Amino acid sequence: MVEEVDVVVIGMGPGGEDVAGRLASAGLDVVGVESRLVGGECPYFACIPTKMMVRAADAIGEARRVPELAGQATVQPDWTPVAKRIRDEATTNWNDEIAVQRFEDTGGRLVRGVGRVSAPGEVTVDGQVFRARRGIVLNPGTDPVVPPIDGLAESPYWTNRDAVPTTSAPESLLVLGGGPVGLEFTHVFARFGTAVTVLEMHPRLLSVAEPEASEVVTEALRADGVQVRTGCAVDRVKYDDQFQVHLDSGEVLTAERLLVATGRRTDLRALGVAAAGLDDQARSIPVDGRMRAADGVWAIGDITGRGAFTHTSVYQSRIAAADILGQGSEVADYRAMPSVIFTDPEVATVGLTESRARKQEIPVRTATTQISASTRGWIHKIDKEGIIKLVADAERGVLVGATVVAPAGGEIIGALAVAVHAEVPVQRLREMIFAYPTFHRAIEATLAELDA
Ligand SMILES: Cc1cc2nc3c(=O)[nH]c(=O)nc-3n(C[C@H](O)[C@H](O)[C@H](O)COP(=O)(O)OP(=O)(O)OC[C@H]3O[C@@H](n4cnc5c(N)ncnc54)[C@H](O)[C@@H]3O)c2cc1C
Ligand SMILES: NC(=O)c1ccc[n+]([C@@H]2O[C@H](COP(=O)([O-])OP(=O)(O)OC[C@H]3O[C@@H](n4cnc5c(N)ncnc54)[C@H](O)[C@@H]3O)[C@@H](O)[C@H]2O)c1
Repeated sequence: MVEEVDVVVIGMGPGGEDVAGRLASAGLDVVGVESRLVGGECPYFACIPTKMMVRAADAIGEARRVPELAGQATVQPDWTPVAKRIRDEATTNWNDEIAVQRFEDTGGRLVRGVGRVSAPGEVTVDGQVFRARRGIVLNPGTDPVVPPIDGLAESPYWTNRDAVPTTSAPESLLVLGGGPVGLEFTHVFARFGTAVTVLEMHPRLLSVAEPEASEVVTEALRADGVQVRTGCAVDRVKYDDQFQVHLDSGEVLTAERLLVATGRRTDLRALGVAAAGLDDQARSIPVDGRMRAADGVWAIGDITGRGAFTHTSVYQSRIAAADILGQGSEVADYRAMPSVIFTDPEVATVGLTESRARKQEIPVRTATTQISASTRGWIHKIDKEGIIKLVADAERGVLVGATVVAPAGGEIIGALAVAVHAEVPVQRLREMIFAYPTFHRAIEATLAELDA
């Protein structure tokens, strides 16, 4: 039995749910296919529950600053309210009924199961075939990568999908991978008393960020008692009541839990993209500025390789929906892509790092200032370390990138995102009035250092 519809969306992550809802609201006959939970990784295993964890960890951090600033405070971390909040408020016990209702209220239809492109313009879900008159939208997201380390696959390792639902903080934790996932969990569990060791194969944590940012975060984690091991390779893993991780140096580390946070992948072969003329061996699906991947196929979200963030997925969804509806004039522009890693301090970035700008042969000028040297940093007194780094195109006299590592760095970056997005001339930025004494006022001092 073949059923004709207007659009089939495979994967109802943040972008898939959004695009399917937009198209159904516009009156199209839309089928959304989801094999797990409508809403995707973000609300159930990623952004939202992990930021609830971070909120709790940050509260512990702030309470521990009281003795130096405001008297006495005794902190006894307890995971119970965190687990309860994640179960009841974030995920409704990992139940997507509310999200399904939200989608169905737009007029869309949800089909549960694994979708596969079976022919051009055709999607099969458990033997049920849909022919899409207007097109197919691919939003399959990603799964955690588990590296081929001897013994790892057979062990009861955690990924983010196990760490989020945990009902207790482990006594000890080895975190494999010092990227955003690894470091956010490290920050959280360390504050709850877990003895955490991060194992990163690169010479530094957050290897894609500015080196100055890696330095501040590494020191902040160490101050929270975290063992940071960079440039290390794991040879094999053994589990026998506890994890034994054998490093290539011969050293053996043990812990109650092992979290694998070594990146993400998508099985494009299983998704059947070759049937739509796409390379199923690739790591991502290349799309044009309107999210078109092939004739009658759009792709959005992590799979496009343009920044694995919820805000990217939803941004792309808006553009794809407009294009499918024939109303699309907006072309995707990633120059001012922001990101925030919720450690303490937060690591916020927009646009290009210095090294990426140099690779693009931009005539680069940079300036970096210390948060601790600002008035607000001095007032803050404790845990005031951080930086603002600006990357400018000297020829055009505009910022092309910025990094803020600071308390509330994710909020401070907003001003710099506007500057990069709107290509505000550096000279014009220097003429701004920055409120005193704020953290964002350190932008003014950094601009003054910039020879552009
Ligand atoms: C621990 C963690 C923390 C994060 N924190 C943040 C954060 O703070 N801020 C931020 O912006 N980003 C964060 N991210 C990234 C963010 O979760 C993703 O970028 C976001 O979920 C967008 O992904 P997506 O739309 O591509 O799809 P996903 O959210 O991955 O959803 C894809 C959906 O498609 C379904 N699916 C896949 N294949 C099929 C198929 N063949 N048939 C049917 N259904 C299918 C999956 O079951 C899934 O539900 C975090 C990620 C992790 C892992
Ligand atoms: N706050 C946020 O916005 C947020 C938070 C978490 C994740 N994310 C998104 O999710 C994506 C995935 O994050 P991630 O941290 O899983 O992946 P990642 O690819 O960003 O980082 C993985 C890290 O693991 C290291 N690694 C890989 N194999 C290793 C091995 N065998 N031993 C030791 N180290 C190894 C890599 O060198 C890298 O530093 C990110 O790109 C990010 O966009 C965003």
